[in-house]
Amino acid sequence: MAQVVLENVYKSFPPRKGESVALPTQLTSTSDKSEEATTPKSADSVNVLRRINLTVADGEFMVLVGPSGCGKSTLLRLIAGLEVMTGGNIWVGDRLINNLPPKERDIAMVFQNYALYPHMTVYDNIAFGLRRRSGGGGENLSFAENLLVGVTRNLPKGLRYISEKERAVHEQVRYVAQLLQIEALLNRLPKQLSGGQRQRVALGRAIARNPQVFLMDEPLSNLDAKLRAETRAQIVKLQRQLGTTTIYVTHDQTEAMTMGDRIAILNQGQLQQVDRPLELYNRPANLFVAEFIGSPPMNFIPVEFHAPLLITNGDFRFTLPDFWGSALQKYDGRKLILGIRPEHLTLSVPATKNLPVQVELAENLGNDSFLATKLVGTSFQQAGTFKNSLQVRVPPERFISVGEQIWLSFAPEKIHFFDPETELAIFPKSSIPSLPLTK
Ligand SMILES: Nc1ncnc2c1ncn2[C@@H]1O[C@H](COP(=O)(O)OP(=O)(O)OP(=O)(O)O)[C@@H](O)[C@H]1O
Repeated sequence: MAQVVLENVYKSFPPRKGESVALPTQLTSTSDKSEEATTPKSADSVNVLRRINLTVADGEFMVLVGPSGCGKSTLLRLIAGLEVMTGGNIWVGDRLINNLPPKERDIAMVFQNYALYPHMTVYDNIAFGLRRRSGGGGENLSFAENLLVGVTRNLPKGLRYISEKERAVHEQVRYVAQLLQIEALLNRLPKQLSGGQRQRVALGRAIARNPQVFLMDEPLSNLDAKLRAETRAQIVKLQRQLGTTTIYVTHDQTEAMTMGDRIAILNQGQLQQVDRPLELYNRPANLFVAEFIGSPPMNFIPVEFHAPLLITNGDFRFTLPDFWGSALQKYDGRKLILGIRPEHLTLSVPATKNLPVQVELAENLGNDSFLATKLVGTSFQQAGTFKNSLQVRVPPERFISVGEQIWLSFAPEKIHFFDPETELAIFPKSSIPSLPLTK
């Protein structure tokens, strides 16, 4: 167990054949112009990861999340030593591991596709890394010796002869099998297992080695929804039990929100925000994080601020309380992006302080109901990314039909503001008392 420290880690790939070079240009909260200027680039390479600085505490469960292609797997592969860094340092505890080969890093990786040896039983898959580490066993045994170990393992007690090393391996495999409840599967081959069982074996193989760090690359994405939820809970429980520092990659935000002590959000090779799940939800640092965390995503509305009023080019006029007024002082007379989560919009009455919308789609899931609505009386032409629509979560018992016009209200302590140019969040100077406490 150890903390993992990434220091200015970056990675460039030469462009693939026929691929044009598109360097990400967007600046975010965690990068500044001076960093940008010092990020090594070359005209014929693509910077896939840019100046990643991240500390994962000893025993922490860190979830690394971001859209497809943002560099999550590359980052894990750099830590595992499966890919060579272009620059930067990686520390595990007090060891600088930059130049260590993967097997000397004391890191175990679990992959999405399980990566089990198809010709080995579950037992041998789990034992493989242990035998390799204890030296002289596993892959160094001849076929006949391996057969002997296999045969002796199945003999009744008393007739069995196994070496001390093999006995230690055996105990560890049994311990892990018990932990993961796969004892009954030990003699099966991977092809005789379900997806969920295979993933548990893959986890078992990682756990058996008792490494300092687990790296998990979307380990649940091949499982169906129910199994995913079960295995998710199991991984969290195991990680707590073992206390092993873990970096877990996913693009599934339910996994991110429920599994991690903290979440690191990556976009276009840059870290956007690293924080506890509820902190990310309550205080997203920029537009990207605000849209990425939360489902359905946060709604964005271009507005103008004329202290203390928020207005749109419709009739909407909303008086902001003082805690917002002081935070938004420098935006007086300027444009802002207002952010409101679907669950923070409530059905209300016609009034200029409420948003008029027309219902375009109503989805009642029984326990939850969502409306896709279109703003009435406004034509937002401020930026192409705004869809002029609002997603709303409403009580499922309330029947609302498509085409109906309704009014939506919101509480000022539940809204967010973003600078339209930098896309960074603007936070009130004093804390907002009614925000939920973070975990
Ligand atoms: N060997 C390579 N050569 C060139 N480009 C690569 C190579 N490996 C990855 N990339 C590029 O690096 C970027 C990041 O890839 P990576 O697999 O790390 O993303 P990811 O966030 O894990 O995506 P996903 O969620 O889809 O798995 C992608 O644009 C990818 O095309």
